[in-house]
Amino acid sequence: MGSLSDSKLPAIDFTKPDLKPGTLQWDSVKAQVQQALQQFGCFEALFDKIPLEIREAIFGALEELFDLPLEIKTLNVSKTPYHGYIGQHPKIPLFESIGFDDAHVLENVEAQTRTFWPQGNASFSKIIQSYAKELRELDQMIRRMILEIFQLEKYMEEHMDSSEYLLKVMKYKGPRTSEPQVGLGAHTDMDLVTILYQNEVNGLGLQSSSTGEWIDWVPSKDSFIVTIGESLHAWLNGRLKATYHRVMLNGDKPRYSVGLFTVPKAGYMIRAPEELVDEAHPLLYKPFDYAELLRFHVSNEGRYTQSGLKGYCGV
Ligand SMILES: O=C(O)CCC(=O)C(=O)O
Ligand SMILES: [Fe+2]
Repeated sequence: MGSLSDSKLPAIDFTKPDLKPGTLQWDSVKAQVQQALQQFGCFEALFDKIPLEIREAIFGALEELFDLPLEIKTLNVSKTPYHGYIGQHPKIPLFESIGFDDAHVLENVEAQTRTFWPQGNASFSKIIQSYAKELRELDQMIRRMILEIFQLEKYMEEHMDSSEYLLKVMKYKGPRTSEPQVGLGAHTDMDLVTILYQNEVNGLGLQSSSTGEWIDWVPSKDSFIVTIGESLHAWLNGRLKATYHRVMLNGDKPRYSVGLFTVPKAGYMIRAPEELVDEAHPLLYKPFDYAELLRFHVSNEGRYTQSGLKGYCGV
């Protein structure tokens, strides 16, 4: 396989209808995933299974949601830190986010939607649920490939069964400046994998894991960004790095984005498989629970500082 340019993220095509494990097609996409993760630690995924009308409608739905009064938005609370409403933070004044746990299940979204619209909002719930349900398939293909790359097939069922989904929707106010302002500072996510999508306002930057260079994401039609989180980095005993990323914005248009965060279930202990621990690769992290890691994180310097994983459970 040829080498990739260092300054543009590879776009990997997941749109083939017959992309099934065990096919040549699958192996070819998997090889591209492996190369992209080695070189960049993240990649662009082309995926067309979410109906266009849902993808077009989602940003209108987000506008409607974020236009609600603050006292309504703050009703979005969660027992897990960072899964509920975030906003009005002095360090990231442009940013707001709202979380939907297990958004691929319609009843869950409907219940959470009633927090914002007590009489319900059927079209909003349907858009959020369809989006999450279709994108889950992309996440599962990617994680299946990653486990195959590291020959961890025997953990497939446990890995899939021990994860769940948070759909986080985000708004960044336009800063009304020509110089880019920080929307969200450089950070890694604490989850397993994140898949990001945005409206027409660019601003997401990703740091290449091999060169350290920051690359601006300029999406094309059907494109999503896939990043690796600290929990997957830890479970793979460091074989993949968590992706540093940030959002910088200028102008006056708001940026809306949607993140599908694949998270380990609360209470599940993340423990690197013995196959990935040897003399050349000593164990990096003691077993930990993702929800407890987040609690540690909020109790200390906060999420948008450098990784709290080493401090929490580094060996
Ligand atoms: O808005 C984006 O594209 C990125 C959001 C993000 O990095 C996060 O919420 O962790
Ligand atoms: Fe992030």
